[in-house]
Amino acid sequence: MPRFAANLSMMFNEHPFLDRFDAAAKAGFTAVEFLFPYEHKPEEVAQRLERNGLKQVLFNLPPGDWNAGEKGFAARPEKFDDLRQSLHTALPYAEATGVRRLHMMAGIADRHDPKAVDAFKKSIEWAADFVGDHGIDIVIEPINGRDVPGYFLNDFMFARDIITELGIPNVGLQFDIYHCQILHGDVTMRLREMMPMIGHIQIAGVPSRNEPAGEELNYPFLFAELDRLGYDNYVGCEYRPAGDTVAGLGWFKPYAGVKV
Ligand SMILES: O=C(O)C(=O)[C@@H](O)CO
Ligand SMILES: [Mg+2]
Repeated sequence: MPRFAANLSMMFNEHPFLDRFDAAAKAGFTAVEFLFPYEHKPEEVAQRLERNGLKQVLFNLPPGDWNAGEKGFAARPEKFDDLRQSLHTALPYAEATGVRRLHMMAGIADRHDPKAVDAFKKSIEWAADFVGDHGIDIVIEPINGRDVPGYFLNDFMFARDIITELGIPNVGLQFDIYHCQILHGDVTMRLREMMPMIGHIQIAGVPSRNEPAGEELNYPFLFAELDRLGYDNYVGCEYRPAGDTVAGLGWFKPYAGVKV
């Protein structure tokens, strides 16, 4: 049975960020993920995890000026110093929370520009080497162009090929089923093919990005497929609740309280 991590950037927005940990645990989650913890001290985040018995399964490296449209640096050759700095900023949070996976965003760049491709590979190599001694993996995530126009990594097969080419043990694919369905469809076959390189999975309803229930995708089938494929990490609930977070957790009831 899959284990689910609440995404605290999207869920439990009824509460201030640090109080979302308490709300997630109360609702039956045993793990959390979020985009960015950087407005809070590492020890504050760690304390919320500890007092709720929660596991931190993922967060993102600092992406630059998010509100100005920056979405990471990895494929931007002129931003390599920022990329390195983002790893130095994230590391104390990784150490405090015990997280084992960091999402490195590629940024806004042209996937067909060889300079961007080279920069992306160089960033992956540098980041994986930097966190490798700490037992941490780097994951990269294809994102659909409707949500993030111009995003460099907008193709699952391209991501697969880069991961294969580099062959770095602590680099994996962040397989967000929501993005896969929008970009390509054929989700089950792509999960089957890419499972050996998948480091993290996320879910949301398509097309709404609300609860993973009742729209274009048959999530109960996909959850059973993850079991058949032996996926044994957490599944991140990266969706925007349509209304009150807890009121929308009907889909989660059979899975509440399950730990890895
Ligand atoms: O948008 C997504 O999907 C994510 O997983 C984020 O980490 C990046 O915006
Ligand atoms: Mg995602």
